[in-house]
Amino acid sequence: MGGINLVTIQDTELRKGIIAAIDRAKELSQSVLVSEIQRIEYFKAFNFFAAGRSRFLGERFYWEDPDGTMALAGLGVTRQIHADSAPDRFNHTESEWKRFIETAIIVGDQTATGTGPAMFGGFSFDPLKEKTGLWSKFSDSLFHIPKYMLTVKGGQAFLTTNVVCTQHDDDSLFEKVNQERLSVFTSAYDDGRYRSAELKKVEEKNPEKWKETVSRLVASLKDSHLKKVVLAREIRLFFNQEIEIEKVLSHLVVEQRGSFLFAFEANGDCFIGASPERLVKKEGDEVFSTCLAGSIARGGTPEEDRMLGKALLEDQKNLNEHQYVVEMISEAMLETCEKVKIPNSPKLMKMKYIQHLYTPVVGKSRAETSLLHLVDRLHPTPALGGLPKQDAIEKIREIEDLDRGFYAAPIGWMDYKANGEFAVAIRSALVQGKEASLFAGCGVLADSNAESEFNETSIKFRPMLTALGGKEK
Ligand SMILES: C=C(O[C@H]1C=CC=C(C(=O)O)[C@@H]1O)C(=O)O
Ligand SMILES: [Mg+2]
Repeated sequence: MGGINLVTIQDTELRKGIIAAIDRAKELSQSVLVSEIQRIEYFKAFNFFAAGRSRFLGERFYWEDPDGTMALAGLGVTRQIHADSAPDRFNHTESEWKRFIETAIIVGDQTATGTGPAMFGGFSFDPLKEKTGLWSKFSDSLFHIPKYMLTVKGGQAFLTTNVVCTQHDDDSLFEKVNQERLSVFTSAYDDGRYRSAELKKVEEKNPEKWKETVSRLVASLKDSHLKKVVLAREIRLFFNQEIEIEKVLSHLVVEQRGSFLFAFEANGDCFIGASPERLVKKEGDEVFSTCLAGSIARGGTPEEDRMLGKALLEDQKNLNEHQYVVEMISEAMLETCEKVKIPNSPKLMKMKYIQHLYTPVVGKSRAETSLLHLVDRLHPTPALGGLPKQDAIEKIREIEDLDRGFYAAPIGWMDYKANGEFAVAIRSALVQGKEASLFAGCGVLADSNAESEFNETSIKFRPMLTALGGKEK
């Protein structure tokens, strides 16, 4: 059992901030956010997430970037921003967020990115797709502003405390918040020894029908302006007891280094994954995106692994599959950024079970380009949708027998300085009590083969299947 060192948490400026926010709330006749940022003694974001179980289960989030430079863990929901089927959901989310932080009072150490008022969440893949009920806990755009957030950056830890004050509050609010905050810091966490649920059954709707859909699509792509469509499938897992998110996450933290790790608890369900794919990151005016498409298995020996990697780098189908993503992302970046840099040819990105073709993209954003504007412009890239974008989305809506929900869509965070990062939520699972749905897709082209696309998606299930306690195959 562990506990978090309390000595580092002191009554600093929060009390003063709360009093000022109540005054402002009275003046404006509306609620006002106060956000305090404290630099505290280092500890792991995972431990903070786990310590939040007793009080905030179902209202937590976790984020870690692939190079381990940044981790976030959020507890509780001080405000939710959501949009249901709004055609303008990216703009709507951005304007709601701006309205929320416009009047905020921010106190403490404001030097680090990803601290202070920040929202975490994501979007559904396609708000116009008919819904099945699977994703009823998630709206088409759903973001949480946590009550407490730990940010770990470059070995330093920051604690953010967010409190929404109304005109009817008084300074006793500080005592209430402080008590709750102390209780999080005195909560024990289990140092990684979490209960493992036993996998009882794996169900898949109709694999043969999925392959037929792929084959029909392949035939229809032969003389079509449609170049690529990504099709996905779902497997449903049944366990003997409730799945503990800490167990799954602690597996990912160890086994899926080099991925974006995310867990987003919303209304009791949890969307969790280990994605290799960045959609977009913005820090100041620097913008980073990633083209990731084209896949092959890892080898059993270093020699076989090298051979497979070489084969992937030379395979025309996979190179085309990748190139469509490069074309679309280049176009989007040139439209929104300056000084865009894109290498001419892809490199290999090797993950634990799979290798991909990978092309990084960087640029400098124009003044009017916001992070959510970039997300809007980029989603879905042809690594998740297809090319041309709109036709591919419509094709998926028509032929794919799946409610993607948040799968293959942007997931991430944005802070009050408009910095942030979104990954593409692939290699992911929707955890619902004793059950979970896993999703995996593949880029279908006119020269695709249904059987090998099926096999490719099977490999893509493995990170989450093993994290949930399924057998390694
Ligand atoms: C759609 C997925 O992967 C995408 C990302 C990388 C490689 C892909 C591919 O080779 O098909 C996919 O475009 C998924 O993992 O569900
Ligand atoms: Mg592929």
